[in-house]
Amino acid sequence: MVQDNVFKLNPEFFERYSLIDSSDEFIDYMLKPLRKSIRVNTLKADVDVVVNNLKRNFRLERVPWCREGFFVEGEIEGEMEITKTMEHQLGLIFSQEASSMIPPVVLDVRQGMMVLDMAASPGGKTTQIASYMENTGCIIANDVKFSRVNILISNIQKCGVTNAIVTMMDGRAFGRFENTFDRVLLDAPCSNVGMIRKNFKYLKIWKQRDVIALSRLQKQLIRSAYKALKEGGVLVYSTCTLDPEENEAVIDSLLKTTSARVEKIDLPVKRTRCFREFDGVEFDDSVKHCLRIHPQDNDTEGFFVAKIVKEG
Ligand SMILES: C[S@@+](CC[C@H](N)C(=O)[O-])C[C@H]1O[C@@H](n2cnc3c(N)ncnc32)[C@H](O)[C@@H]1O
Repeated sequence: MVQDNVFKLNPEFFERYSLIDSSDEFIDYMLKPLRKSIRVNTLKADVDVVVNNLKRNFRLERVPWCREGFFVEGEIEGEMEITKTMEHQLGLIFSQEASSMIPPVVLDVRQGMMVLDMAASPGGKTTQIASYMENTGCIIANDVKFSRVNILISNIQKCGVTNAIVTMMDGRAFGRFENTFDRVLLDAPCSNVGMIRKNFKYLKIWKQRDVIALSRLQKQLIRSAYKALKEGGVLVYSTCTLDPEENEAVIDSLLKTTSARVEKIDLPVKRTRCFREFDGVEFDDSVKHCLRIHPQDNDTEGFFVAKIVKEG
């Protein structure tokens, strides 16, 4: 009954996604509220100290793929909420979805590196990267939208990040800074299907024609991201959506036009097989190394991550 009503919210969406995952589990998890999670900001605090304090009021379970990430249970609405704690107000913890902690882990940054975060707002991943770099080197944290840049600056300040420069450009413009960055993160604008568990508005507004427009933009952004990367550098592409047009097809477009190589992502995370072909289009065999996460795999948002190395 509940499912019937939800189907009516957007029949076009369910028709398309029956081609992507037709399991009952997929629909069940898609409609289930999302588990809350936080990341301890190691620029400001020690993981064990913060966790021990929070454990007085919440149940915390470690996120298997991120040392500083924890699922949070035991909130009491209006009384005891994680985002209302002193730790959250002071930037000792950051509210971040567990699967979205994966791209900065995969980016594998080192101290002193030059890093480009091409679509950075609200800054969950920028602040995570800064913590891994221990505020050394430099992160160019970019976003195209003025209103989003303000949120990005405020989160960077709150988290005590001092190695980031915020820019407001169309990410496609970075292509002219050829061979400049040791690492590039493209956490691309997408159709946000993974976020349906957070808010049904993402289900209501989903349109197939947006997927096609986004896929075109994502292919242009990834080409610029790859150009801006140094030889031997790592580019991580991620989305919180599951349409192959916005994921495998974007990686395939880069592989067909450059000497990029896709690397396997070795993390303790359950995954769904990547698409090797979709809608009659066959993808490069190495897209199988990307990470495709459906909501039922780890009880998280849906997510897609690719690790790309620029060959000399
Ligand atoms: C998925 S969100 C990024 C989330 C962010 N990386 C984080 O972890 O907090 C995608 C972002 O891309 C930005 N965006 C959209 N089109 C863009 C473009 N052409 N160039 C750069 N950023 C763009 C949006 O404003 C949005 O903030």
